[in-house]
Parts: sequence; structure tokens; C-alpha cells
Amino acid sequence: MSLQSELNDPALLRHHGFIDGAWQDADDHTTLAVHDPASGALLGTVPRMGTAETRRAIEAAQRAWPAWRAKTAKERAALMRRWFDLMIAHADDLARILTAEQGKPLAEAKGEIVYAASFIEWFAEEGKRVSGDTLASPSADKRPIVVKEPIGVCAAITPWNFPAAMITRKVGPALAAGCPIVVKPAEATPFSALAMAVLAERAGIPAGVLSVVTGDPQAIGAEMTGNPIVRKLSFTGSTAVGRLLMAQSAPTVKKVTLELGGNAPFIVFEDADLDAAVAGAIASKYRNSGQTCVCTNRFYVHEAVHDAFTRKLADAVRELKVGLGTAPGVTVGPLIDAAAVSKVERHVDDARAKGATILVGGTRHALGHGFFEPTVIAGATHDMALASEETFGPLAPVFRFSNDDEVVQFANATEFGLAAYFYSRDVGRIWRIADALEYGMVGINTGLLSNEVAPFGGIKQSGLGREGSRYGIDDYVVIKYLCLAA
Ligand SMILES: NC(=O)c1ccc[n+]([C@@H]2O[C@H](COP(=O)([O-])OP(=O)(O)OC[C@H]3O[C@@H](n4cnc5c(N)ncnc54)[C@H](O)[C@@H]3O)[C@@H](O)[C@H]2O)c1
Ligand SMILES: O=C[C@H](O)CS(=O)(=O)O
Repeated sequence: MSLQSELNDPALLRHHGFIDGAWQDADDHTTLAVHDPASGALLGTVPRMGTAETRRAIEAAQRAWPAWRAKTAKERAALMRRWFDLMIAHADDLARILTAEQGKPLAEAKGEIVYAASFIEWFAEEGKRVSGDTLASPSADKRPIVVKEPIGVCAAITPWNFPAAMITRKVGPALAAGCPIVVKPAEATPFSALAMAVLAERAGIPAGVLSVVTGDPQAIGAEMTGNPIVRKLSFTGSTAVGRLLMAQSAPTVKKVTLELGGNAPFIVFEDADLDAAVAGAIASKYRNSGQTCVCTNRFYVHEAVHDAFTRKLADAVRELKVGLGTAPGVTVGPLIDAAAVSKVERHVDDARAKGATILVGGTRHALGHGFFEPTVIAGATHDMALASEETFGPLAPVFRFSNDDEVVQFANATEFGLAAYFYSRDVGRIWRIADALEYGMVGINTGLLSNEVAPFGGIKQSGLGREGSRYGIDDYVVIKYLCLAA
């Protein structure tokens, strides 16, 4: 059965790019193949677009900008609300498309669609709250006034692990602030972006305000970062690519938001509720098969509770159900591609060679292709690759620690600073550790911290700026100071 035949609304599955309100092939009619990560089966193709198509999308955005910014925030919000309503109404189809191209279990995919839609709903309202100031003048003949204006044409480059939410977390604030935006989704997962564009078009978002360009990342990225019309670039992906895009944006002095890699510690103190900590560990480690930027990468467990926690964690991991994202009850789907599987395997083999003990899993799953067994290892040490590299897979390494100062030093010993987690029921310790951890986001007695109202982002080499929350629109406006002579 084809993917399109499974949809209630088959028109949501598009095999064309969306530029200036028109569904288009690449100029040279070349295409990129999109595969199901669970089986490797061909799902379909999208245009392999490049420089010329991207330039047309940017120029269309420039043409659409005056009318879009001239709408009131309330008028823009009404259109965004219609888009939100359509996303919710079509959530089952959007989730089915997302699972097909990304692999995550349908329940997680549906959750992502609702999460993605929440950014459209949230920023539709936040756009109405963009306001300036009138300042107390230092002189009687001057009246200082501050206004905020849309920054201009924006561009977004997004990853495959959240093919819907990482797009709306950028498109939402851009549109609400009065900015048009050109989006390049990941090659592996373009269909979710295109399906959302179908619904944006139906909602009445004007031509040129939102375009989706699929294809050659380097060519598209070079045009997005090099074209002076683009005033802001928002990127979510690896730190290596983020550095590159930041450098490419420098000659035209673009504002950049970078949501990059992570290396999250998860600390279990001796006073933790161990059952709660295990539940949080499962949520923060095995969501999306470990392929989220805020997934725990290192578990630090106090020596006094190490054996009890590790035993409980191993038991819980054995209960995880690996399989096709469309199969009932599946909680762990495939990794995105063969390279992802090989990286997890390399981390496990390296750890084993350096003395780790495999408690659960440790090998490719019998289902083959993109599947890897949910894995727990004990005896992790800091010379192992998994300690300094983001595994981005279903591998939970457990390290021991003996005191608070030691574990804070361990946790902070990374160039990344995105998310951290810890479990403790001592209120003094909670504040001391929360203050000491060098991360943009800290989960305290929880393994899940992402939502539309909270500022999502990291410090150090995990990125710049924040997405979501009332802070997330700041990077899409610029401040203008008016000095009015009285
Ligand atoms: N901080 C966050 O919010 C967040 C969210 C999701 C993923 N990530 C990070 O992303 C990484 C995994 O995602 P990924 O493999 O898609 O990352 P990636 O950096 O390989 O790709 C991300 C996007 O960048 C594009 N890209 C790659 N090279 C490019 C180039 N030279 N020019 C222009 N575009 C280019 C890709 O096509 C894709 O659309 C992990 O490190 C993860 O931590 C971070
Ligand atoms: O992988 C990155 C996403 O931001 C994950 S989350 O769903 O926002 O936590």
C-alpha cells in the first residue's frame, strides 16, 4: 500500500517544491529520493533545487514582505490561527507522513505535530504583544520613542529528527513578526514541510510569505547565507554545520539563531526518587530512538544508589518495544540511516573495548536495516567516545560519582551546553546544582522539558538565541529609535 493511499487527504503528500505560491520542479528536473528509514523502501522524490530556485524564493519573499508587514499583528494572527486549526484537523495524516519519512512511532509523530502546531498558535498571539517604548527624555525638547519592526526576509534550515516542529519553531515567530521566510528541510524528511505548506496555502498565507525549497543543501545554504536580501538565518542541526553557516552569513552581517548539538548529562543523586528517575531516564534517552538534541548522553549515578538505579533502568529498557513506527505499541523506531546505526555501534564497541559492561542490548536489532537495540552499559569512563561525542541513538552509558562537586565538574566538561537533567529531593542541593550546571536548559526531577512557552536553546557551542516562549520572537524584530523634537 502506498503512503498516499493511506492518507485521508492524499493532496498533502507533495513531490514538488513550493516557491512564491507555486508547486515547482527543479529547473533541471533532477530529484532527490526519500526513503523509509525502517525498510529503505523508496517513498518518493522531491526536486533537487539549488541556487536559482532559492534565489527566486528569496526574491518572492522580498516582494511579499511589504503587504505582509502592512497587515496588523491581529490580521496575521487570524491567518496563522487558521493554519493551526488545519494542522490539528489533519494531524493524523501529518503524523503518518512524518513516521513514513523519519521513522518515529506514530504516537510520537502525532505528538510532534501537536507540538509543531503549538508554535503557530503561540506566536500568532505573541505577534500581538510586540511593542515598543516611550522613554523619559533627558531634555525637554526631545521625546525618545522606541518601535519594533520586522527584521525582513528570513531563511531557515532544519534537521530530520523533528521534521515538523523544527520548522514551525522558526516559521511561527517569523510570520507573526511580519517577516516572510524561505525554508530548506532536511533531505531525508522533506514531505512533512511540504504538507505543512499545503495547509498554510489553504489557510490563506499569501504567496511568497512561506516558501519551501528542497534539494542541494550546500547550494541552497550558500544562497540563503550569501544573498543580502536575507536578513536573518535560523538553523537547527549539528554544531559543525552551524559554525559553517554562521561563517557564511558573516559577509552580509545576518542575524543568526543556531540550535545545535548537545551532550546532556543526567544526574541521579543519592536522595533521588529512583523510580521517578528511571521514568525520566527512559523519557529523556529513548524518545525518537535517542535522536533528539536534548536526549541524555551521559548518566551520572551516585555510588550509593548506582546498583539499584542501574538495575531498575535495565529492567525498564527491556520493556521497550522496537519496531515499525506504524506498529501498535512500538516505542522505539529505526534510526534515520546507516551512518546513524554505525555511530551507535562504534560508541558501544569503543566502550566495551575500554572496559564497559553491556547490561542490555548492545547490538543491531534483529529487524535489521535502521534498527538498533535499546542499550544500557555500566562502567562508563570519560576516555570513551560516548563521553565527548553526541551518540544520537538508543545508548545509555552509566557513570559513577561520589560527591556533588565531582559530578558538576564531570557534567560541565563538554563544549556543549544545551540541556541537563538531575534528580534530587533536597531543595538546597536543587538550587546549588541548578546554579552550577552550564546549560541553557535544566530539567529538575523530569526528563522532558520542551514546550512552546519555554525558551529553548543552549549556551557554549550548542547555539545562539532562543526558540519558543515570549523570547523567541525577539530575533525576528529590530529596534528603531525615533527622536522627536518636542
Ligand atoms: N538544538 C536543537 O534544537 C537541535 C534540534 C535538532 C537537532 N539538533 C542537532 O542536529 C544534529 C542532527 O541533525 P542533522 O543530522 O540533520 O544535522 P545536520 O547539521 O547534518 O543537518 C541539518 C540541516 O542542515 C543541512 N545542511 C547540512 N550541511 C549543510 C551545508 N553545508 N549548507 C547548508 N545546509 C546544510 C541539512 O541538509 C539539514 O537540513 C545533531 O547534532 C542534533 O543535536 C539540534
Ligand atoms: O531535537 C531537538 C528538538 O528540539 C527536540 S524537542 O522535542 O524540542 O525537545
